[in-house]
Amino acid sequence: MTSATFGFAVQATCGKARAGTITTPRGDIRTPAFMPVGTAATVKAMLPGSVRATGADILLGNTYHLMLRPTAERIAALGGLHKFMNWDRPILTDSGGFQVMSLASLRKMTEKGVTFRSHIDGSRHEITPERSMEIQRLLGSDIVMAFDECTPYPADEGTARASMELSMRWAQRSRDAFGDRPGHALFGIQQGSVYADQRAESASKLRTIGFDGYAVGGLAVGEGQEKMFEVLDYAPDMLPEDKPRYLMGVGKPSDIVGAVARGIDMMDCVLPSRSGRTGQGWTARGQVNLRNARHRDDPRPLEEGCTCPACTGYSRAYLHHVIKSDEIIGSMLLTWHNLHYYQSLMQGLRDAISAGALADFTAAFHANVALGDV
Ligand SMILES: CNc1nc2c(CC[C@H]3O[C@@H](OC)[C@H](O)[C@@H]3OC)c3nc(N)[nH]c(=O)c3cc2[nH]1
Ligand SMILES: [Zn+2]
Repeated sequence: MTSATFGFAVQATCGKARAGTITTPRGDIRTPAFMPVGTAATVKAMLPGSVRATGADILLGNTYHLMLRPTAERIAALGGLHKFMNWDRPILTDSGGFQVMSLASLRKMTEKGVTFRSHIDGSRHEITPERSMEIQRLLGSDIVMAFDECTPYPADEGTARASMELSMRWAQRSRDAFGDRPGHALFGIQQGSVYADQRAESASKLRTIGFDGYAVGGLAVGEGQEKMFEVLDYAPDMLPEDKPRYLMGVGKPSDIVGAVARGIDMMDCVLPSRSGRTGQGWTARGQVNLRNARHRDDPRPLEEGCTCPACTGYSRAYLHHVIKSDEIIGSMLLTWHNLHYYQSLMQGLRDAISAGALADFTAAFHANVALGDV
């Protein structure tokens, strides 16, 4: 199904959790949604068709990486990011601020934006709200993130406030520079660290500016799950109920279950793909380290009942062997399984919300993890 415009409709709720659909000209996104990370125009070790086969409706790209290499102008000249990476469904791109602060060197931040040196070749670059909007337009992404500063954690109240207020001024400039692009969405990003009053001020400012969706930023930055849930107990409620709520950078399976229960509709995380490349399998019974010698004679699949290629075609013994041998197929199979597991978890959450049974689903989720892998 496609729609000429960008829209969001909630079909069911269970407590604060919502099951819905985001409609875009490039296809629908079932929510709650997990969005695989495709930073440099690829979900590492996966073909786009494989990413779709795991159940993903949307994937992510990054302004910072793509502006440095191969550049947004080159991707635009080649027909845009969808054509370039052979993915014709929705793409969300981050605005660059987070990666600049975590990857670039010699950064200088002013009211205008951030100048920095590329972590690839040391060349000098600048990102401003206006330049970030231009890059994301050149890429052709369907959901554009406002240019913000992800406030580091921990931050005292004064530091957090200054950072949040800068991000809100940049949010206005992002909105002004984005212009009117039917079928494309601009999401604002709430900041305010772990301070409820600042989170409320940020949400109020974003509402006044007006966005197609709202992200909870500034979390999954080292605060830990307990503190993150403490903020999620109130922060999503401050954002407009009729728009998608996106929690950036989250997370491990138990983070996702808890965030959905607190009203989050969209999440992204490198964990399933990155950890797959290091031999970590994620299953309903918790994490399995395929590098561990206990698997070397085990003929069983990684996860009984899983229908992914890794579990239907191979034994744990084989996965252990190819991971230990650093064979490329090890990354392929573990990434595929992990993304398949994450999408199965999302489908389970969507079904549970629709059935009004999220509490039971959550209890069963934790009980299975507690059983542990055998
Ligand atoms: C991990 N924790 C975390 N990530 C975060 C990201 C990057 C997600 C982006 O990072 C890429 O993965 C490396 C993903 O592609 C995603 O792109 C949307 C954030 N981005 C912005 N603009 N503002 C935030 O407050 C923010 C907070 C985060 N917390
Ligand atoms: Zn599997």
